[in-house]
Amino acid sequence: MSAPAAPTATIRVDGLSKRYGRQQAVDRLTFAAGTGQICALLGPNGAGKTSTMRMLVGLSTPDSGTAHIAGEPVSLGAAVLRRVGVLIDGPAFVPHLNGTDNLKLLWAAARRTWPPPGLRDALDLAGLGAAIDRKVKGYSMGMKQRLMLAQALMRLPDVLILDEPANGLDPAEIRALREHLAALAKAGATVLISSHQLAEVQQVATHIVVMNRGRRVSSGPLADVLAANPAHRSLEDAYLAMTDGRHQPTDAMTEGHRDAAR
Ligand SMILES: Nc1ncnc2c1ncn2[C@@H]1O[C@H](COP(=O)(O)OP(=O)(O)OP(=O)(O)O)[C@@H](O)[C@H]1O
Repeated sequence: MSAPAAPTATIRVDGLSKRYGRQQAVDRLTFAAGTGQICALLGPNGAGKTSTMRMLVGLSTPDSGTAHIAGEPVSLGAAVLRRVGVLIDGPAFVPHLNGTDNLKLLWAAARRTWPPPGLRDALDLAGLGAAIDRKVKGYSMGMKQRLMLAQALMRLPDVLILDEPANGLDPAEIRALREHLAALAKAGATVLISSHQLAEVQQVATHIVVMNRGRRVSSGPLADVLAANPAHRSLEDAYLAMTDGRHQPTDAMTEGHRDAAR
């Protein structure tokens, strides 16, 4: 009797590579994230996090390797991307339109009838109040970021790919975002976030993938990564050890992550 097939991880990256000129931005990267997980993609500036996320949503094409979401290969316009809430580089808001009209425009691009199913909750989280009817050109950086989050969340995605979503948010907004992401994951969503805010990541992430110079240097359930070296009292300690060149990837961590992604 053959063994049952392993369930497909919602987000799967296999041997992904991307080079810009001489710069190897992503180098044979492999990881997976499954339903109910909040997976944090970590690494120093230039480690390749945004490049990876852009390939995961079809905004750029890998030189080699593959990216799958819900078992479907990703490419620009792929049907599976309708299930994905994306915050990368920020959508191009039209400055002279108000917040609502900008959201309508982005929603119309997906040829769907207004309003999106998750609009109310997304706007609650964005907390823009009456400012949603003001022109975006008058928004602060934090307000723009919250409008970007609203566009990612308004479609009620079951996969979220968010590049530094807490940028520009104040502590209360960061807490609200954390609780929102945790609730989505609990309801079965798969969340991939990048961040440099390690204390925040330690509170929200279930899994981490650490990159350095395009390569994965560690991955696994956050608790396992922390337990792997008792001298590391925080994610920050573990991360700094991994990214200054002293850390070597361990098969045990990789296996653990694979198991967790099933
Ligand atoms: N469009 C591009 N053209 C040329 N080089 C690029 C391009 N996009 C990324 N790079 C380079 O690829 C490398 C990885 O960049 P990337 O933005 O993916 O890193 P990151 O981990 O997201 O960094 P940060 O934390 O600063 O956002 C960097 O050296 C960057 O300069």
